[in-house]
Amino acid sequence: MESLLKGKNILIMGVANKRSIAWAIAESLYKAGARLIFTYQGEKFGKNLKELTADMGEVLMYSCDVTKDEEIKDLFQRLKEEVGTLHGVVHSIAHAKVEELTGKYANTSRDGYLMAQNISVYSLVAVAREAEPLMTEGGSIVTMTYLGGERVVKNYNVMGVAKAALESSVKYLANDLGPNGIRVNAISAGPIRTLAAKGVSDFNTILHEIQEKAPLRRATDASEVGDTALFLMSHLSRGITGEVIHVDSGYHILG
Ligand SMILES: CCCCCCc1ccc(Oc2ccc(Oc3cccc(O)n3)cc2)c(O)c1
Repeated sequence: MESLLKGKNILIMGVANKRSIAWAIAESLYKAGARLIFTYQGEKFGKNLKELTADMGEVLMYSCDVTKDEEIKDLFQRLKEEVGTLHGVVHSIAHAKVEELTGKYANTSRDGYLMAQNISVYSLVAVAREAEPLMTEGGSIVTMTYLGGERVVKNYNVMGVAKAALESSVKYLANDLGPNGIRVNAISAGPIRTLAAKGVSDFNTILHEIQEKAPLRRATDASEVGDTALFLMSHLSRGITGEVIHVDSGYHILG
C-alpha cells in the first residue's frame, strides 16, 4: 500500500483534531505515499493540524472559510502556484446549529436550514468548481455523508436534509466532471465519536444500536473510512463515480 498514491497531490479539507474522520483519511493516504495539503478553519484547528502533521515533513496548510467564495478562489489560486497539479480532494466539512439537531425537524429555522446547506452542501460545489482546472490529470473528489440523508434518523433533522442534497450534488458534479476524468463520490460512514458527533443528540443510543444490530456487530472505526477513501483516491476505483459507499458494518441494509 505504500505506493498506491505515490506522486499524487491530495487536498484534505476538514481536519479539526486527531479524532476527525479527515485525519484518519490523511493517515491512510499518507501511508500510501500521497503528498498531502490541508485546509483548516480557525486558529485552534490550525494549531492542532500543525501538531498532528509535525512528523509528516513538508506539509502545506491554508486557512479557508468555505462560506466565502473569495477564500475558496484564493485557496485554489495559491494551490495552482505552489502545488500545480491536484489529483484529489477530500471534503469533510459540515455544520448545523446544535439546537436544530434535536427535537422536531419542523422547528428548523430558515437561517439554520440555509447555514446547514451553505456549509455542508454548497461548499462542495464551490470547491469542485475551483479544483477542476487544477486536476489536469484527472482525479478523485470524496465527501462524507450519513444514513440520515437517505432515511429518517431521529435528531439528525436538518443535517439529514443537507446530506440528501449533498448526495444528489455528488451525482450532478460526477456528471459535470466525468468528461475530464474527475470522479466524485461519497463515503456514508457509520457513527464515529468525533468532535462533530458531540453536537448530535442521543449519539450514544445510535452507536449502541449499531453494535447490537449491524451485520458486523460493531461500530465503524475511522481507519475503515480512511482506507475506503484511499481506495476512492486510487486507480483501483477508476470505474466508480457518482456513488455512495457505505462503511457502516452493513447497518444500512436493515429495515
Ligand atoms: C442521530 C444521528 C446519530 C449518528 C450521527 C453520525 C454523525 C456524526 C457527525 C456528523 O457530522 C456533523 C457535523 C456537524 C454537525 O453540526 C454540529 C456539530 C457540533 C456542533 C455544532 O454546533 N454543529 C453535526 C454533525 C454527521 O454528519 C453524522
